[in-house]
Amino acid sequence: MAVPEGGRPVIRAEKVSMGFGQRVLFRDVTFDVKRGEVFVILGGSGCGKSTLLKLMIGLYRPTAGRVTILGGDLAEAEGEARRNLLRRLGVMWQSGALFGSMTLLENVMLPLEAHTDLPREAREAVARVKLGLVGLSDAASRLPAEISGGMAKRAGIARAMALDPPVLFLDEPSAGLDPVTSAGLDELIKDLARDLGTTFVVVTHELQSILAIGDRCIMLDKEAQGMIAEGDPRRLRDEPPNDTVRKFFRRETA
Ligand SMILES: Nc1ncnc2c1ncn2[C@@H]1O[C@H](COP(=O)(O)OP(=O)(O)OP(=O)(O)O)[C@@H](O)[C@H]1O
Repeated sequence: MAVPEGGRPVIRAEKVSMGFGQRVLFRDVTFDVKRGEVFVILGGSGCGKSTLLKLMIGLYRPTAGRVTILGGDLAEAEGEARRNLLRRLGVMWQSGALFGSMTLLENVMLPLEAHTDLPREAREAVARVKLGLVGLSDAASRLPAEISGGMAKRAGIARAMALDPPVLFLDEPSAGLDPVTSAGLDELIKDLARDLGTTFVVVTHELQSILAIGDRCIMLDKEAQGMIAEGDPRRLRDEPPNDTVRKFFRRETA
């Protein structure tokens, strides 16, 4: 997938701070997401992982600092420039957020209807390719109520990929899945990252997933109100830089 920004990071967060009202969630968070990697945001409940994701896709503005994504700044971009940037970001929310009255195929066709002028047959063909990529070719005509939780996540990923975004954000992809289904989803994410060159930003606190898919991660911490670790998750597990990181990895593996 061609990303015109060349060797520049896909996402750059520079001294980003965020809070709501008087409450500070995190301060001075700085990191780069490189092209083609699976980047994981981890940390305990309420530390601000989802908020950081929302900052990256322009749903919130940071209280200080700056986030650039694909060379643009969503806190400043307006009109057509903002729309063009948003079009290049795929997001799968925790719930999967499929429309219950539509088949999986129709769900995946939705972004193509909203953002392209492709005729119906072409939209359908593209949507079928996306469903094929996530292993759901045989389920195209099913309704969300007729499929398992793991299939719903896959369909959510297919829909998020409809417009071939160079960056895909996944919010807690393993939430609500049994370990076997979750491991299957991890495999899919790794395959897509490798085969399509898509950059993934994944919010999760599932240790097995973090270790299975993460090329690099950052860890946020509620008490520290900021980022307390960055790097290869296997390295952080084996050589934790502080007690909080050690406890996070031990607690979950025990
Ligand atoms: N729009 C908002 N207005 C006010 N407070 C908010 C808003 N969004 C999130 N918060 C608060 O900020 C804190 C961090 O929320 P966030 O969802 O980012 O955490 P998280 O690390 O993703 O947590 P979890 O793992 O439990 O989903 C929470 O206490 C939440 O209640």
